[in-house]
Amino acid sequence: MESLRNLPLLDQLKDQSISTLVQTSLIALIGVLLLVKLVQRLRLNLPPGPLPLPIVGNWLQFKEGLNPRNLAELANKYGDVCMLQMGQRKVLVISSPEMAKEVLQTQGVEFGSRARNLVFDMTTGKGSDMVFADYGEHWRKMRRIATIPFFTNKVVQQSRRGWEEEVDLALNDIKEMPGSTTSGVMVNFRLQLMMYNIVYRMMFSRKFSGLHDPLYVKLMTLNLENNRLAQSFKYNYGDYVPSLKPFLKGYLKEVWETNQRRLSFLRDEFLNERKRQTGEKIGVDFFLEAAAKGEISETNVLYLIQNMNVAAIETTLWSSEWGIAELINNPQIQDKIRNELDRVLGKGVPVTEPDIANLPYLQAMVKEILRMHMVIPMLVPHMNLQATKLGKYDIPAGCRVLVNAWGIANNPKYWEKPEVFNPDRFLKEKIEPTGNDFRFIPFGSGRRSCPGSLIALPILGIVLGRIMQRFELLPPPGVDKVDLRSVGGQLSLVLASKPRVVLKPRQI
Ligand code: HEM
Repeated sequence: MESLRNLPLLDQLKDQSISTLVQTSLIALIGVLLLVKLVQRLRLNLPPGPLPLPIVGNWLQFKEGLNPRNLAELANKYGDVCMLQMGQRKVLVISSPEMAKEVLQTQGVEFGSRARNLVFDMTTGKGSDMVFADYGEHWRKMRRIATIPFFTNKVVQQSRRGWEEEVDLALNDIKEMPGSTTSGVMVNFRLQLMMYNIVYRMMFSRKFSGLHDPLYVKLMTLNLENNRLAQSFKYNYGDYVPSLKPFLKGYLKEVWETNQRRLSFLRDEFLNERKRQTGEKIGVDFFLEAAAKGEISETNVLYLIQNMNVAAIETTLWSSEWGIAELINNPQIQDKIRNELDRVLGKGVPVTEPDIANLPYLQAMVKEILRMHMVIPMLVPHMNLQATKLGKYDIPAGCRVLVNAWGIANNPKYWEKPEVFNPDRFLKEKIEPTGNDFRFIPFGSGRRSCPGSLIALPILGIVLGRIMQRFELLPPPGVDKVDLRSVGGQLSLVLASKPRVVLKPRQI
């Protein structure tokens, strides 16, 4: 101020006019840029969708979050390819088999990246893992490294006796639970332990001694906490409107700290412990070998472990829970499964993994569960890094792409009476869930499809098959049918209230 006052008047005027000129030019430049953007936008042929409001876009119309049902309604109104504007994020919604094929297969590279949100950015080190990595060299490497110890037929054959053993142990325990034959019991906790033991045996050659094993309790607590924070819709506002992100400071701090606690726990209690062991090479040894060669870092190893911990266990568990609930409500289907098992294997001969190929009705029942109750109903969000075309539409770069796999698999346009639980439909027509028929893609399809279907499908067959062989499932006394309502998260669709189950042992 002092120096300005000392300047001669002419110099002051000159300075002011220069600064006005700079300001005017800047405003003009911004104006031109905005205009260019507007013209570009108007020239784009974007997919149809509800009219977005300024700043919030369509967010207020979907306050409760995007879910497969409201997206199916959206498709009824606007078509199989539509666009939502959630705050500043563009969401592309795909709702037909043809368009799903285009996105997941034909243009699988273009749409092969992942759309993370604020929280998934934090819990995956901005895609340093496999599930949320952008399409490219890092993802390819992670997928290749995870394939040898987890996603081959050889691994299935090496591991399946362990799966069968864990299923039997769980069913023995459930049978002994007080009230299992009378008032009914909650089976989900014991089945959860079973899934953890199946996966942790494959990863670390270790298992938990029981529901009260302190290590198990700690792991469950950490997973539960991470899940609650990641699946909640509460943080969406900071994701849709980045200027609101500062209001999420407390939430994001909690996410960060919980995730760090889980990573340290997995590193200290499992990874470092495994390094001290010798013997046959399994699971994480292959990850560590890749890290020792410098292909990936040890942080990447931890993220891979975290991916398995989440992607493998919960999905398969939730599908089993849906299966049990549907079977309780459909005793005639229980009879059909038991008849097939008794006829093909003989009474009292427990179903094993290789038997499943000879049990078409059991397979059909598992498929029907996956069709009606897809636990990842809109797949894991895809993303296009570059602007591209989809049919006649222009798709701007960076869209969050939701393929409504549940919507397609439950649409009367493609399925007869889709609301009826009817495994027979899969006997009439041979449709596999592994991504070749885009009416039925519970595991996605193409490059980013679920590599774990190779494991999940036989495990579901063994779990539900052995339950049917050993028990008759009934609802708890006074209840006709168990409640099949679902509850959704950012990515998931699960049975809202886990039922009590009465298990009447079969006379063999
Ligand atoms: C019933 C059980 C399961 C279901 C329904 C399921 C479903 C899915 C779906 C829908 C995707 C996303 C596909 C896409 O975005 O296009 C996915 C990805 C994935 N799943 Fe599964 N999954 C199951 C079990 C498993 C198991 C047992 C494992 C591991 C052992 C696993 C590991 C993965 C991984 C690593 C990915 C990410 C793949 C990538 O991004 O390249 N899943 N799963």
